[in-house]
Amino acid sequence: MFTEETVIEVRGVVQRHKHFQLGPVELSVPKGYVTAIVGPNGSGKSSLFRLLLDLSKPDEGEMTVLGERVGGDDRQLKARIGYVPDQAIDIEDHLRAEEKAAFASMWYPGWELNRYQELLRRFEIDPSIKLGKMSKGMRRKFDIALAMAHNPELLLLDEPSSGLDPIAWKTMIDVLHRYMERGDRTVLMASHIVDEVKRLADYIVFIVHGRVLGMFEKDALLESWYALYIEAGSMMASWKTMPGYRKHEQVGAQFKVVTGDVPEAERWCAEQGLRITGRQKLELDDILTVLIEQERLRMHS
Ligand SMILES: Nc1ncnc2c1ncn2[C@@H]1O[C@H](COP(=O)(O)OP(=O)(O)OP(=O)(O)O)[C@@H](O)[C@H]1O
Repeated sequence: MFTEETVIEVRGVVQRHKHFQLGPVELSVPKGYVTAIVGPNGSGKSSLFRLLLDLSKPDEGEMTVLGERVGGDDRQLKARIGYVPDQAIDIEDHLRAEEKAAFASMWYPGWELNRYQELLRRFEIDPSIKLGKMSKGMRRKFDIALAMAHNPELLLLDEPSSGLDPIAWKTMIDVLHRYMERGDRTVLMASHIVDEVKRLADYIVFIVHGRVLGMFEKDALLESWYALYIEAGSMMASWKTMPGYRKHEQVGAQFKVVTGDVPEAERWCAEQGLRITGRQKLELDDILTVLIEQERLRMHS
């Protein structure tokens, strides 16, 4: 799909749990862009992050991150990555933020004190507070600041805005936009927030029930998914042959047909002599809902 350089390659990765299987996952994350992983609760987003960081092992498959194979000696690799996990690490609760930062500054060769202090200031974090005494949002802000202070080549953010108030959220968006300005930095993030994905992401990966349903260029995706309202008339069209067909239902005297390829679908309607009475653009969460429905049908068929 991409001609660009990639920073993450996932090939045939499977991880099996008792009640859940992730994969087989195929994924290429392009360098210099923000890629958002979007999927419902329990779809495998955090599991994928943990695999990429070698915090858990796959049962099958191979992964490379920043050109290095995941699973080898990865000390140097981890120094090039910033990671915000889905949940803060409890065993660090007794540390003051400044103690944790001092530890990180020794560990990361790229640590920049000025950058760290600027992030603390922007996120209004008091570093003298113990991590366990921070509110959820404060802790999240600190984790983001810490993940970015060594100017990593790759940021892995697992629902970074979870717990952030609207002001902190805007700061995070701005901080991430600035981080991307250099052009050679890459973000892979999981998010449930439509507005966040719309503002930050260049590419969107949908994951449902452990299956990656494809990677889409955000603008193209949001331009091409529509619900078309079509006069039922006397003829019954074979909706499934409509380009980009996803689902249809009868709504009064009309059919509502969802397509992921609106220009071709409209051409098809004209050829079939079908009259379109209305068109409605689908939002990201509507698209995800349709994909989840389809995945459920596929699993039960
Ligand atoms: N160590 C484990 N043992 C057993 N099951 C696990 C383990 N880790 C994850 N799972 C299961 O894998 C599935 C995916 O979980 P995961 O945390 O990756 O989802 P998620 O997409 O990040 O969800 P959310 O949006 O709720 O954060 C869940 O059903 C979870 O119970």
